[in-house]
Amino acid sequence: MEQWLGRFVEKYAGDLYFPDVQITDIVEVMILTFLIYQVMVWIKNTKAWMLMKGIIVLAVFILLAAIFKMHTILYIAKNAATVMATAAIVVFQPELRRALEKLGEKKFLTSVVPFEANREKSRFSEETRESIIEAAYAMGKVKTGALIVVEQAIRLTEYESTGIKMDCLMSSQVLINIFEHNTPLHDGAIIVRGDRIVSATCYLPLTDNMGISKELGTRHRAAVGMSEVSDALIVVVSEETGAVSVAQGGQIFRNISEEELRQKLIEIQDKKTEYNRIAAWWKGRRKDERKTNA
Ligand SMILES: Nc1ncnc2c1ncn2[C@@H]1O[C@H](COP(=O)(O)OP(=O)(O)OP(=O)(O)O)[C@@H](O)[C@H]1O
Repeated sequence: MEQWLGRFVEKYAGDLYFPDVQITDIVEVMILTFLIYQVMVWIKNTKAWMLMKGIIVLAVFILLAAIFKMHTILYIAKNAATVMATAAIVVFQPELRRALEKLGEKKFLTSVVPFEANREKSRFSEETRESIIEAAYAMGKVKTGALIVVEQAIRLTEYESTGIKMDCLMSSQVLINIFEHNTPLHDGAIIVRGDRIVSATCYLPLTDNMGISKELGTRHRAAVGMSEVSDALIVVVSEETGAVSVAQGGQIFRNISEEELRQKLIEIQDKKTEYNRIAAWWKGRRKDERKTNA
């Protein structure tokens, strides 16, 4: 039996090539798996999915042309490839930019970049959080429409400049006043940076996501659109139903309760607290270093 097994292994496994696997190879495979997974998720969550489908159809078409030796089609496909790659970069520029921005958002980068320490100020307080909640539900009760963009790590300067600049400390009364019907500032969105309202009547990009309920109009589409191009959290109050919804990461969470909204806001506050912790840790480390060097 042993002999037979030995001959069997020799016969079938003798020609097999077993590479010498190092620890770096395993790490490399893990990194590649992670990157490919991230790219696939990105493709699925953006317009790139439509492009991917188009590429698959084109690839099948070209494959058929190759099988049936249709030389003219193959010639055109070969020459158009570079142009199409350039066109794809131009068409998907916002998505690509967003993907790169997302990379920059990762905590492992911010943790080693201490020069962003002044961003500490942009973290909002509990009072701001409660003011947003209080105002949102108060406006919902009387069916006053509102669109509140809470900025996070990505600066929304380009959207801020579409509105009227403000520098106003946040309070529920101010919010209610801004969105009051027939007042000069009620139209469009406000942008909240830290504990201040920095701009009102801002114009936000509309999403072209076909999956969003047809019941939702432009206010909600603007909220989703904004959440697709930034990491902001957007609170929407419907003028029609009074319902409070939140858009984040291209998704909309409709008709949420006061507690759910609080949780969402706490989540982004926590991110900030985490950043502060990292910054404090970094500062402490540098102080220690200076002490030991002295
Ligand atoms: N691109 C945009 N950026 C910012 N605000 C917008 C944008 N588009 C629409 N709005 C705001 O939404 C209002 C129109 O809301 P509309 O009724 O179309 O949306 P809706 O999603 O059905 O909301 P509602 O439930 O409040 O009616 C506008 O008056 C404006 O204040």
